[in-house]
Amino acid sequence: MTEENWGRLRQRLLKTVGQNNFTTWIEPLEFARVDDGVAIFNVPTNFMGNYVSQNFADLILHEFNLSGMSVQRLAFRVAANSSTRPVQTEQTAAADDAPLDGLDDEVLTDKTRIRAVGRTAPTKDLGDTLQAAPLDPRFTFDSFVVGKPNELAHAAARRVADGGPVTFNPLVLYGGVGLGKTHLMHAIAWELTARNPDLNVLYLSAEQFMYRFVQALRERKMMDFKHLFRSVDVLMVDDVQFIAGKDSTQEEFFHTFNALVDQNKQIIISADRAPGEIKDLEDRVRSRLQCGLVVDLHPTDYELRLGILQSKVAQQMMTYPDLRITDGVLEFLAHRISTNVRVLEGALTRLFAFASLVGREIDMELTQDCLADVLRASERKITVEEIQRKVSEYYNIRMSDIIGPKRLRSYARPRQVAMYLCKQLTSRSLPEIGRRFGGRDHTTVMHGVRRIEELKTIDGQIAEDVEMLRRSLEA
Ligand SMILES: Nc1ncnc2c1ncn2[C@@H]1O[C@H](COP(=O)(O)OP(=O)(O)OP(=O)(O)O)[C@@H](O)[C@H]1O
Repeated sequence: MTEENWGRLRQRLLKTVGQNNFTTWIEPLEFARVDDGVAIFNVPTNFMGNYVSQNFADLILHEFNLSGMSVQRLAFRVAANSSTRPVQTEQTAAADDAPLDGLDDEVLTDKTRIRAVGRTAPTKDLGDTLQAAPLDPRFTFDSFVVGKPNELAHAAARRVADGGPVTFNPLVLYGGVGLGKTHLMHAIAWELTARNPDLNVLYLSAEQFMYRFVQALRERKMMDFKHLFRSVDVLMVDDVQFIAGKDSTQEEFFHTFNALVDQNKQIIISADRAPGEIKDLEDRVRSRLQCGLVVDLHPTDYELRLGILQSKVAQQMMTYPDLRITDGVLEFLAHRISTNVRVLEGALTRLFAFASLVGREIDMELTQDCLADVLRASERKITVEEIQRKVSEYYNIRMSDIIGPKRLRSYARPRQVAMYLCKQLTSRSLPEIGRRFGGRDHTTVMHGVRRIEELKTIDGQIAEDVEMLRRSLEA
């Protein structure tokens, strides 16, 4: 059994257990080896090992046996340094491994698995050869939290969802993994069909587009394919970067695109980067994508993460009405967990499941215990030097003045701000920080940190300075 086999086996488990369970329980398992009929896994916590063993062991054993491995038992051991990998890594890996464009069987057998996962709403049938991907009922405008990083994308999505005359075509939403592109596309589709149930809205991923195209070619149903794609009122293609380098698919996409634009039908596209930056995308496709409205979803900031957490907690409370969450936990998570909302959600789901199983309230201790691996994986990498540099730029003084001995207020205050930020944003101890500030004593650092804490409550300017600096360091 190799890592690779385990990778495949995991993909099958993903299909069986669903995205949420997969992200929370299967994803963090690290396959070690099979020893005398026992499959051994590293797990981040004992709790996780127990939970998986009680709830998913039969399924995992079944999959092992299906793949021809003789495994009778699973064993879990807590690994000191295990870390979680977001599910997207797996999906991307599967996509990257796929053959490029072509009509071979592998495309037909392997490709469909990926995106259909976790979409539970009924499929809207558009005919024998073409089915829209199901829409996720959770991905609506109501459940989408708006903040600075996504407000433009949200506004553009809302405008399209109003269903008025087509003003920008296509709408291209782009941004990094897990920032809400699919969520917004589904929200548009829900809204449009709620306003007009007769509207033919087709949402599918770019790989499904390719799959359908290849299938139509193979079954000699290209006329049907063209007819069906050209008869939709709104076409949404998710993760368009997938077709880069796949020549015949790009060509067909290009023709479909033109035909729909000619008929003034709305097209909405998502991509993981700006069209201009997608490698191996044909120029003509690229320029078509650029001629509408291109908006990006920026990485989440602290406020948005906090807002999303609050909204997800409210949803979790419906499942676990008796659970209590103590003050400060959400703020802590919003600070510590990465910009990827999927990771944030997975962490919260696990936290609630854990707290409910052990019958405890969600406090800081439980959070750190249950999410040790996630917190480790997303540990911030801001360095003392970076902080010193940013602070000196901000106050327009030299870095040597921040570190050096000068006691003038115009140097001392920025120095204290820098010390405060080092304490907040790095895991350095006070003595370590002191050393990096020209060998100062830890009591000096402590005094500086306290002084800024005090000033933040009485001096609006200092509070604003600190906030601006924190944001730019975290960006
Ligand atoms: N602003 C938001 N408010 C509420 N939930 C959000 C928000 N942004 C993202 N999410 C949630 O985060 C998860 C990931 O979002 P989504 O699948 O839309 O990401 P994506 O940008 O399409 O990522 P990928 O590139 O991996 O496909 C979803 O469960 C989604 O509901």
